[in-house]
Amino acid sequence: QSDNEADQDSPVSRFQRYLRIKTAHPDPDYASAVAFLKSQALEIGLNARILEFVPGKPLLLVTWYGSNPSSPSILLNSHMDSVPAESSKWLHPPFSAVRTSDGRIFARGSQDDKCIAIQYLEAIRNLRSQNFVPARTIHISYVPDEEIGGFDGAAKFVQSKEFKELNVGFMMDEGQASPGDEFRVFYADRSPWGLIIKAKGTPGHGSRMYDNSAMENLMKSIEIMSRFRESQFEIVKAGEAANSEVISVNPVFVNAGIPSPTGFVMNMQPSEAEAGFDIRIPPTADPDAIRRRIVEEWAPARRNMTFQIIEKGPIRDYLGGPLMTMTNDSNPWWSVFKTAISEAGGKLSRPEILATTTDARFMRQMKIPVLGFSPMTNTPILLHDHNEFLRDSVFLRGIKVYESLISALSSFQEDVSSQ
Ligand SMILES: CSCC[C@H](NC=O)C(=O)O
Ligand SMILES: [Zn+2]
Ligand SMILES: [Zn+2]
Repeated sequence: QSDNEADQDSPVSRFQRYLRIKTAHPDPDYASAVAFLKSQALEIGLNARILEFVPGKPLLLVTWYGSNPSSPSILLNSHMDSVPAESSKWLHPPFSAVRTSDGRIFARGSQDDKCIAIQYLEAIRNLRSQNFVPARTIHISYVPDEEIGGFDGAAKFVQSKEFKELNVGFMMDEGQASPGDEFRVFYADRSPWGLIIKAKGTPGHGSRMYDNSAMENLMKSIEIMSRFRESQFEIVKAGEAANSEVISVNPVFVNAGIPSPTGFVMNMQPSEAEAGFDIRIPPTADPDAIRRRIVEEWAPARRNMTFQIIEKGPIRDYLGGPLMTMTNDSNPWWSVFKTAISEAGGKLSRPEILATTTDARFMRQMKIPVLGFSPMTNTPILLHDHNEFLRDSVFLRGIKVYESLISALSSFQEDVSSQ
């Protein structure tokens, strides 16, 4: 049951092999990841090709052709990259993929999101060995750079002619672990903005009291933004909304002062100061209202402030609608998804907005319905955390869930091309 069978060829050992590839930023080993996944795909009998929109950032596209190749296809997405890990703070080295005697597999990426990468392949391996024949074509995309925004990965992919040719009707992407025994599913992400506010002001001796110093101007903004943050957080604390349903505004850097060889000059008030914020906007919020708030309250010119919004991807679809996938009868894929989960013996909790951001936003921008889903129940949420792990039993059950999903989605006959 434990780790000494690591050399055996099994779904878990293949998962471990993938986990051992060092795909953490800032230097993810995409070449090894692509080589491994491609060899798996070929061994199963699938098609595999490598696309490279940006040199050094390959994307692997795996295809299982359906008997009905003109129907819109199913796309299963997984990013190959991982966030870094502080080795010294882990119980087991983050790229060892050690399996403990209780079945926990420790690795950076075990939840985010190398599990689904292998589960897609293992589910297809099993369906093929049962002689299942899909009607719709199924693609798996293994993309680079999700953790740093996806701009050289999924963003370029959706704009490509290769993507158009896939004729994707429905897509699945990563979700998040569920501590309880219901599976979680996500119909939207929050859209990320980076906001940098800059204050200018009157410089002067550190002992002087006067109005309109750069630090004073910046600190006023920070106070006002903290109050806004508090107001959003109170809604969450009162239980009126989930974390992912409000606008988060979190300070991530401040930069001011006049450097000296020993630190900062202490008796000079600087003429410039700036701060950076991570802002996440749920699809229900109005980005123009936030923009107005920034102009009028957070970085007003009257307080000698300027600002820069770094928009990290789309915030509306190409028709101007919110980036979300319907989870009601208007979306026929939703009922196929729901049924397939229950046929696999799973319970589903109420669809949620994801608090973080994934590549799904680029496909939702093209109006492709996307559900975020990672089949991990009874699992603590450890993405980006120390000691990220997944239980072998949870991993293996996930393969069964994808068998149910892939067979249902690929067999779904209704013509949805007019939707
Ligand atoms: C600028 S998009 C960044 C994407 C990243 N995704 C996962 O953590 C995130 O910060 O949510
Ligand atoms: Zn992820
Ligand atoms: Zn992540």
